[in-house]
Amino acid sequence: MCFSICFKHKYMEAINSPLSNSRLSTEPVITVHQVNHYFGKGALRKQALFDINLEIYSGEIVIMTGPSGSGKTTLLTLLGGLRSAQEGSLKILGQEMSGASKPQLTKVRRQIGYIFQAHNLMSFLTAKQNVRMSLELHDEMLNQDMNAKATAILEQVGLGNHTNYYPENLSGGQKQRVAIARALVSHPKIVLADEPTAALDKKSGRDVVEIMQRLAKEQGCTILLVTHDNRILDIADRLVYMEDGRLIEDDATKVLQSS
Ligand SMILES: Nc1ncnc2c1ncn2[C@@H]1O[C@H](COP(=O)(O)OP(=O)(O)OP(=O)(O)O)[C@@H](O)[C@H]1O
Repeated sequence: MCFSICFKHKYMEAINSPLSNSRLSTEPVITVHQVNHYFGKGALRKQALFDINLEIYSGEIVIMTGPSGSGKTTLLTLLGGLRSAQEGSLKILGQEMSGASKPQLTKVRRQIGYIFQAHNLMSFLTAKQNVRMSLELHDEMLNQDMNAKATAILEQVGLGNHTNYYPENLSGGQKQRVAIARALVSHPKIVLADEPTAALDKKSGRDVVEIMQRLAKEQGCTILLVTHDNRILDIADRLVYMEDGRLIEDDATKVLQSS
């Protein structure tokens, strides 16, 4: 009940936000058409996603919300190429993911930044080394000054004085900011974030999503963020809601298109 009321309240804030007018291009960067997904085999086979259709455009910040077990993470991992599509069509940055070869999947994954609830930083690397590691995956970066790039983005997330700190000496919010810097340093076209504020207190959670929002808008990158945290819904350009494996697209799309 509370979830529903709070959601509606935040939803209205989101569609009335000035950010709702942010750039929307006509070409979707993500197109999902009639996607179904199943877990398990034989008698244990269970359908987790039903007839999912979704289009996300360049530069949009889309927040996906919904009850636990509704299929949000399953859909997010499919969109990130972290799971193979079983039924339906899933196009990411023009590449059909269903039936794609390993090199094609790798190419798409390199254009996506991932941020998870657990920051997944390497404990034996400093903040700067963690960020740099993500650049090292990109051949075109190898002849560039990766240390300078890593330092610059850490400054942008407010960690200029912590570049040589190891994760164990950073707070939860600081670690998540390093994870954001790591996800965005290579200027990905898409960032997928799964519960990025779940382990953070109210202020740190807010700081983290505002940093994501600012960097994404500066870089023109698309964000799809899954959350239960209704305190951050107002950063979205559009909200979508999952229930029982089905995606309910809100009318915010129509509001945005007519604005
Ligand atoms: N690896 C798996 N094997 C079997 N069933 C799974 C697996 N992963 C997810 N499921 C099931 O698929 C459904 C959707 O799960 P999913 O994790 O995508 O939901 P969610 O909306 O992200 O939940 P939460 O908000 O709790 O993270 C649930 O019924 C879940 O039990």
